[in-house]
Amino acid sequence: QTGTVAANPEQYDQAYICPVTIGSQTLHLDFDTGSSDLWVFSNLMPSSEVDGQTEFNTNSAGATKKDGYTWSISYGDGSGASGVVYADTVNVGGATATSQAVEAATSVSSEFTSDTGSDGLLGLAFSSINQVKPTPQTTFFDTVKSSLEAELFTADLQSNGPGSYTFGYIDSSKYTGSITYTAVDNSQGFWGFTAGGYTVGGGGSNSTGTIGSAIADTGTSLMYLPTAAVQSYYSQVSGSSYSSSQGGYIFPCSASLPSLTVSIGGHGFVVPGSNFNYSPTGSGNTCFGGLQENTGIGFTIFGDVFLRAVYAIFDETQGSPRIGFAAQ
Ligand SMILES: N#Cc1c(N)n[nH]c1N1CCCC1
Repeated sequence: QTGTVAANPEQYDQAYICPVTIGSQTLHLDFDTGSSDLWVFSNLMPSSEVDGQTEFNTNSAGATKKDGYTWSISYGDGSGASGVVYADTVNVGGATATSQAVEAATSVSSEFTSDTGSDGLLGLAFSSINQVKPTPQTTFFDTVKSSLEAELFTADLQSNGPGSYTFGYIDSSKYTGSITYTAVDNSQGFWGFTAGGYTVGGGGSNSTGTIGSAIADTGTSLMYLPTAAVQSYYSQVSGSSYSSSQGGYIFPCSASLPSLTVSIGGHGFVVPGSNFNYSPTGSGNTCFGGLQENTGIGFTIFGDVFLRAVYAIFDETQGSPRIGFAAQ
């Protein structure tokens, strides 16, 4: 089988939300290659924590409670959720898991309550970091992958308009040139890979170092690189500065932003300058940068700012996982 689903950006491309059918309900979930739990708003939650989101009905005929199973997850941004576990049919654009662990929230943090466009998350990292106790559950991809035409999924994220995820096949209309594959280190449960040198702007190679280990994370809005690369980038953005009050680099919204070329698997991938204007700060006609330092996170994250510039293939067809990137 295969699946194809639209990936709809929230405001400022903050996250990408996809329709998922669970039993007879359709919920809109944040597809996240940086985490491994499929969790949903549910009828078990206090109404004070729900602001218009669709609630998974745990009393529906097709939902089977997994007695004694619970989950609790917290994300790097301080948000979190917890609850109990059901099994139900989950259909993503035609790819169907007949018995998928659906983690029904009994409580969510305020960040999720106020994210009115999202009814929950669909994790696409590795099942080794699923947070269900006493037994971790498989991700949707792990549940269905043996039934897919090919054991892979792809992400085509767009700015300000629908992109798509596919399951089981590569859509050759989504990219130009060839796909460059590189090995994945999933020892931390993420789609980890090694990135090489970088060049700021179209000029000569002013890559002053290599980026090193990184993860591909659709659930992170921005791109977080080592300090040296970030300082090198903003040294070429006139009027830019680090704002402790905003918590990152900002610049005049009128600034001209250079591109950033990153070498992966020996191929240079160009992120256009426009990708690095994330959002207005709300003060002084300054804008918040889509590229920020990875200090404090502990690893380098190629989030949506980077992923919008490529077609990404999350591939387990070779036995060992690999990730592919192509220009789009
Ligand atoms: N922080 C964080 C984070 C991440 N690195 N990947 N996905 C994340 N979230 C998904 C929903 C909230 C945060």
